[in-house]
Amino acid sequence: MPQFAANLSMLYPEHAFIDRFAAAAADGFSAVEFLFPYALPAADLAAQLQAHGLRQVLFNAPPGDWEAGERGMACLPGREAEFRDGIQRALDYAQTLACPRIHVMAGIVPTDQDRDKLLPRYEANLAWAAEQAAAAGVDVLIEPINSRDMPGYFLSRQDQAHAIVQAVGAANLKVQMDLYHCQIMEGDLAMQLRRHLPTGRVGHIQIAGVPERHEPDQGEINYPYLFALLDTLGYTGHVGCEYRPRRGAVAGGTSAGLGWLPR
Ligand SMILES: O=C(O)[C@H](O)C(=O)CO
Ligand SMILES: [Mg+2]
Repeated sequence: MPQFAANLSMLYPEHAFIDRFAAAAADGFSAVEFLFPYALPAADLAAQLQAHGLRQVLFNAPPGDWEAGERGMACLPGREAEFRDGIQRALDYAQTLACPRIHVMAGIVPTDQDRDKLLPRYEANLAWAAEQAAAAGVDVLIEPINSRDMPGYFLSRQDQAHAIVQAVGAANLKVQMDLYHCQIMEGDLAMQLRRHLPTGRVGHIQIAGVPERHEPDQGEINYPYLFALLDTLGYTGHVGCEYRPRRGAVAGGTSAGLGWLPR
């Protein structure tokens, strides 16, 4: 059975972020992931990990101005300096948190730009990031995100991501395969896993129910079948639980929704 990581940016909304580590550990998680840790000192987060016996398995590099609608900078013209500063900041956090991988978001394709013309810049930025990360023993992940939730995002399909990983050719550049996004954009999840896992290019997997992005047992995907397939395919990484608990911020709502979690 795969190892599961609680995504603290989405789970446990009933708690302040810094208190979610304890809540996840109390529910039996041994690993966590989240989006952006930068509002808090890395040392404070590391102390939470240590206090609750948790491993950090993923977080995101700075995405640009999230509140202004930016969703990454790696494909954006003229943002190279900020992109590089962000990668360095992420690698500093990764060192303090002993986190082996970071998700580098691509960005929303500007309306006056042609996506294909941005590809060389995107790949060059990924190559630079992967080189910096390799020196720190960290993997860089790119994630196809569905175009319903994130219109205009640079990367939306698994084959796009795998072609970019192959083109860049860095051993530590991998794909973050979010089955929620993959189901929305492409479906055929079992065959997608059978096709892509044996390549060794999948660096992390995430799950959520489709279409509401609630618990994995709330929606159209047969996750028990896919968990068994992950074992059959020899996946030894973590599965990130990146969903919004159906009970929302109700006290105990996240824990009450964990009936799907294999124990
Ligand atoms: O939303 C997701 O699925 C991604 O994992 C992310 O990191 C930012 O949106
Ligand atoms: Mg995801």
